[in-house]
Formats: sequence, structure tokens, C-alpha cells
Amino acid sequence: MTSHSDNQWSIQVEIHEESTQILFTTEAFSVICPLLPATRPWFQDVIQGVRSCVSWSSPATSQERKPFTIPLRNVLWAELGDDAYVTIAVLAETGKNHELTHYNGKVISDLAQAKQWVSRLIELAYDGVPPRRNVKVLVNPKGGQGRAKKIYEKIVRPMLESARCVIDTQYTTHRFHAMEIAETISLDCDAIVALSGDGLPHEILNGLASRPDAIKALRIPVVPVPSGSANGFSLNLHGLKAGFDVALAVLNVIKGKPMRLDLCSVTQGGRRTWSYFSQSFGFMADIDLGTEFLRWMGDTRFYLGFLYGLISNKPYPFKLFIKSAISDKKDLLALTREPPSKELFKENLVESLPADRYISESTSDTGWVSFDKPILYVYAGLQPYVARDLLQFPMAKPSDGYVDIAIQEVASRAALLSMVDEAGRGGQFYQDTSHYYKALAYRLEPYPNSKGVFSVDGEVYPWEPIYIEAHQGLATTLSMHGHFVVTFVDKPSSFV
Ligand SMILES: Nc1ncnc2c1ncn2[C@@H]1O[C@H](COP(=O)(O)OP(=O)(O)OP(=O)(O)O)[C@@H](O)[C@H]1O
Repeated sequence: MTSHSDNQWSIQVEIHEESTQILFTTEAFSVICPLLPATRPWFQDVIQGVRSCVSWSSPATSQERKPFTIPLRNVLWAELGDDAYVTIAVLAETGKNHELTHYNGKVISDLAQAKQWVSRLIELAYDGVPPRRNVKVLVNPKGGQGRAKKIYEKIVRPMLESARCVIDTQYTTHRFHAMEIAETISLDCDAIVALSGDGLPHEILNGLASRPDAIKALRIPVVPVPSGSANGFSLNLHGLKAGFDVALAVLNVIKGKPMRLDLCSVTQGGRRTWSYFSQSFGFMADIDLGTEFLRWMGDTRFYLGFLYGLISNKPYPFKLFIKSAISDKKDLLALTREPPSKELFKENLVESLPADRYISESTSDTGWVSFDKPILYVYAGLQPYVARDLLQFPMAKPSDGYVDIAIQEVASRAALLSMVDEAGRGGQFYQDTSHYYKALAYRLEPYPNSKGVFSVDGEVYPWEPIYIEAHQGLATTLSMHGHFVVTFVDKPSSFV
């Protein structure tokens, strides 16, 4: 955290009408107010307010004196204190990541105008999101080799406090503790924050889904702050570049807008649970379960699983039946070009969790396809990145109502190895022997006497028949973008 409070500086104002941006510039910093027409009456007030009543403190060292720009979105709070100092808490860029920084400025004349300026700044900075969120924070002290506690104290708590959030923090003490908490949590909080990897959100969502008021409970956004090893959920919300930036994840907690997420119901032996992230089988399931002998590899283990699946040349011992919606690659590619839906948050009009629509259908009914070729590798999921170096589901959308399934049939070693380089950007999609389905549901039936394991969001499930169905937009998260942030490799010229 940095605080600047020295000499007084004067304000210059630049108006960039052609780019519809307005720059409030001091030598210390600038705040860009995007897309505001200069003619709005309040704007005049703000300019006059700034000109006449606030002077800003300079950063301490001459190196820091260079003017720089802070997007309005990074302004966490502004306050005029009794001592006539305005303090602005911002998230400043520090090379690779972001850092909480406070700027102070003494008001040298009209306090009333300064007050008006400050409240306008907050209004613009929050862009319609109610400030001062009431957040329940769950910290897995064992997550990410024990880093989560430090991350909470050093970055998360100071940011939430600076943004004047109401915080209720709890450390999880055992497996399924997050689920127990979610089962009884009071529904008056604005978000449940998970300082963890991808395991804790699974528990939270299952806890919320097990309540009699599940539909209402699942309306509370579950928001990840990357503190585990793979952090796929964060990668999908913020993209490859920003997915491991804790401060940006906290900014999402403070200011993100509600975005619906699909869930999959998972039925096995009469028991029904929920998956928000991925389902894997065979060796990939071992990888997903973070088995102790692989855990030291961190998120690289997912890439290894992909590689192993490709080169093992060992067909999977199960039958796979898919209730397919889209499987033509041209149609699938067209989905990646569609602009993201503007409607982020739809109210769920149902009162209780929906029943499965296709569970009683026979796999020989219309709409079901069986995948009969020998399968090397299969993975199903609801979010694009599984880990940093594996973009497994480039077509996954937050709430399109489908579960994506990637299948690799047995192929030549050369063809398989050529996929490895582009796995982080989803290049395997373009291979003839790679198949991709957007499915409504699927069923997996292990061969008799075969051995294996299923993983659902990193939880171990027995090697028994399993039925999985996608349910549109049942859960909620927060997003700064309104869609998943994905860098998908361009179509190669060889692809027709
Ligand atoms: N205090 C605790 N002691 C032991 N296990 C815990 C504790 N709190 C939570 N857990 C369990 O830790 C598991 C992993 O959680 P997390 O969300 O951090 O996922 P992860 O991706 O596996 O991260 P990592 O690989 O860094 O452990 C969850 O199954 C959760 O139940």
C-alpha cells in the first residue's frame, strides 16, 4: 500500500472530446472519466469544483512524479475528511499486477464543492453498482500451499476496507466446511468470496443448492480470488493476463456486475450434486484431483494430463452417450464470433431447482449420439480454461445452457504431438480427430471390471455409471466484463 501526502499540486483539466474522454490531470495522477459528454451540467460543476477547491499532494519521489492515468474503474473510494483532506483509494498498476494506493489532497477553498466532486467521483467510479458491498469471505488456509491467509491479510482485506465494504471473514477448518457454511449462510450478503483454488466454490455452490430456498440462495454471487494452484475460475473471469492478479479479482468483488452461470446436475447411484466447472475421467481425473504425487506441479499438472492422455494410446474403458445440441465445427466457430449477450443477469422464475429433463430417456432416443470410436481423452466442462496452459473449452459461455465436451479419438502420435504447442490457446479444436460437442446432457457407463475414477470439480466420484445434465443460469458470480475472457487461436489456413 502506498500513501502520497506531501507538497500541494495544482489541477489541470484536459478535455478530449474527440475520444469522449475527460482527463482530470494533476502532475500526480489523472482520472479518466469515460464516455461522458462535456455538455452535461454536472460536468461543469465538477470542473469548477476541481479547479477551485482541491489541490493534490505530490508523490514522494521525483521518479513517481510522471503523470499517469488511472481508469475510473480502478477508483475504490473517495472521501472528504473533517481535516479538509480528500483521500482517494485507487488500484494503481505496478508493472505486472495492481496495488492499492491512496492519494491525499487538501481542499483549499470551497468545501461544499469538494464534497460534490467526491460524491460524483464515487458515482462514476461505481457505474451503477451499489458501493459498500456486504461480503462473506471464506479463506482456505491450506489453499495454494498455505498462501491464502497471507494474500487475505496483505491484499484482500486492505482493499475491501478501503472500498468501505462490510466484511465477515471465516477461515475454513476442514473439508466440506465451506459447504456447511453455505447451507446456513444468511442471504443478506452481496457476495460470497472464495480465497482458494477451484475446490471451494464447488463446495459453496453445493451448499447453496442443498437448501430449501436454493434458487434464492444461488442468486448470491460466488466470486473467486485466486489463492489455489490452478485458479481456473479466476482465469475465465479475468483472462490469461489478469487471471492471477489478486487485486483485480478483489476489484471484481467490489464492483463486478452479477453474471449468471450454468450448473450441471450430476446423478450417480440416486445421489444428485452440482458441478460448476469440469468433469474428468481416467488419468485426467487423477490430475484434477490434485493427487499428492502430482500436487507439487501446481497448475502444470493439467497440461501434463492432456499430454499423457494424448501419448498414452490407451483407449478409455467406458461408453459415452451424448444428448448433443451442436457438434459441427463451423457452427461452433460461429459461436466464438458472436458478441456476448448484453443480458448478464436473468431472474430465475422457477421456485425450486429444476428436475433433469432427459434422465429417463433411452440413449437410443432421438437426439442422443454414442461415441463409438476408441477414445484417448475426454473432458467435459462449463468454463473455457482448465488451467493457464490448457484452453479446453473455447466455446464455453457463462449461461448458454450447454455443457461442452472435448473428445480425442485415437490418432497418430505425430498428429497428437502437434496439438501440444497450441493447447493454451485451444488449437487442438481444429484437428480432425478432435471432437467437440455442445451438449444438453451426457451419460458415461464404465465397462464391467474396469477401474478408474471420476472427478467432478476436483471431487472424487466412484467409477460407476454417471448422468450429467446442464441447467441454464442457475448460479451467479460477478464479472467486470460480462463474459468469459478467452484468447482462442485463429483458424489455421489448413482448416476448411
Ligand atoms: N482447513 C482445511 N484443511 C484441509 N482441507 C481444507 C481446509 N479448508 C478447505 N479444505 C479443502 O481443500 C480443498 C481444496 O480447496 P481449494 O479450493 O483451495 O482447491 P484447489 O484448487 O485444490 O487448491 P490447491 O491445489 O491450492 O489446494 C477443498 O476440497 C476443501 O474442502
